[in-house]
Amino acid sequence: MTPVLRTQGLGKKYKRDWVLTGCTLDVPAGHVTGLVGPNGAGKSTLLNLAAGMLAPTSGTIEVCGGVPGSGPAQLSKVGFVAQDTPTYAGLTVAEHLRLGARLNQRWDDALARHRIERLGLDPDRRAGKLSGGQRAQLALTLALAKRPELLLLDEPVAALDPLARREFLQDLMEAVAEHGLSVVLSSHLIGDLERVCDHLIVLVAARVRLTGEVDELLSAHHRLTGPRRDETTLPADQEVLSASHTDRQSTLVIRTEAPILDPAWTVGAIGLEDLVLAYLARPADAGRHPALELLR
Ligand SMILES: Nc1ncnc2c1ncn2[C@@H]1O[C@H](COP(=O)(O)OP(=O)(O)OP(=O)(O)O)[C@@H](O)[C@H]1O
Repeated sequence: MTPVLRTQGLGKKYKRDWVLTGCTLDVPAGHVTGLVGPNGAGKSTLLNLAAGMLAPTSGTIEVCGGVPGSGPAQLSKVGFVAQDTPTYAGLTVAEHLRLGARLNQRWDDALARHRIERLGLDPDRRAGKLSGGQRAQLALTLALAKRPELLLLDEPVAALDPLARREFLQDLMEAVAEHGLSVVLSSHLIGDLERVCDHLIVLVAARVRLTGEVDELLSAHHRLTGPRRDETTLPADQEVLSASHTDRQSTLVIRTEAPILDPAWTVGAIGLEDLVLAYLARPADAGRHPALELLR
């Protein structure tokens, strides 16, 4: 299946700083892809490039088979909710819906009205007078009702309360199941991503550190616990991502496609949060083995 988003050697530079570099990835259609990384890693930059709000400095990016932002047909395929969930402060909620209907050919008015009603947003209230979370909900409603092929969401749930967050993620999953929507969603809330994402991109310091299907990534990573041991003695096909040691015991997170044959290790599965943290904690230029860390 043709990817909904494809980048090759994509880079973005501000003055002398590369804030995204060598980014090569495919995002599959019809799935929810989580985009994670520390502050300043380049997540918003990647999403803005995909939305056509920024132009690349190097490399290529293709979204829904076209160049981002290249014309009305392309714009209608992509929905984007930027990090600050922009709305028009002087327009009412109802006016936003009318604007959405005018500007978008595939506008789903029933969905928009139903959502606004369910959220209890007053149609006559100006967006500038909504709370941060309510404004985010309005922006997300506009993006969903546009019925794009690809929805790009930059930390969409950050301002929502826990119940609203759960309901929004549910709405998102329904749109994926019913309309084949593709979503790329950046978030620092790994628990949320765990519930909705089946693909993952980890960006660290302007580079893609890890990308793939969540289940495959999880099954290639393991937690090893056993008698204290220097991790540099592990087989070459076991990449050590993190290591901690007490006087007697070592705990490692490793990546390997091969079976782990050493009987000294107790092998455990890791969850998405531990997987992501292992990559975030490890500098991109760390050698195959991180420095020995002693925990007492
Ligand atoms: N207009 C700009 N001019 C110069 N540097 C910029 C500009 N916009 C972003 N940057 C820099 O680009 C880098 C990546 O920023 P970006 O917003 O993409 O990170 P992020 O991963 O989305 O971070 P966060 O999790 O904090 O939202 C940062 O170092 C930031 O300072």
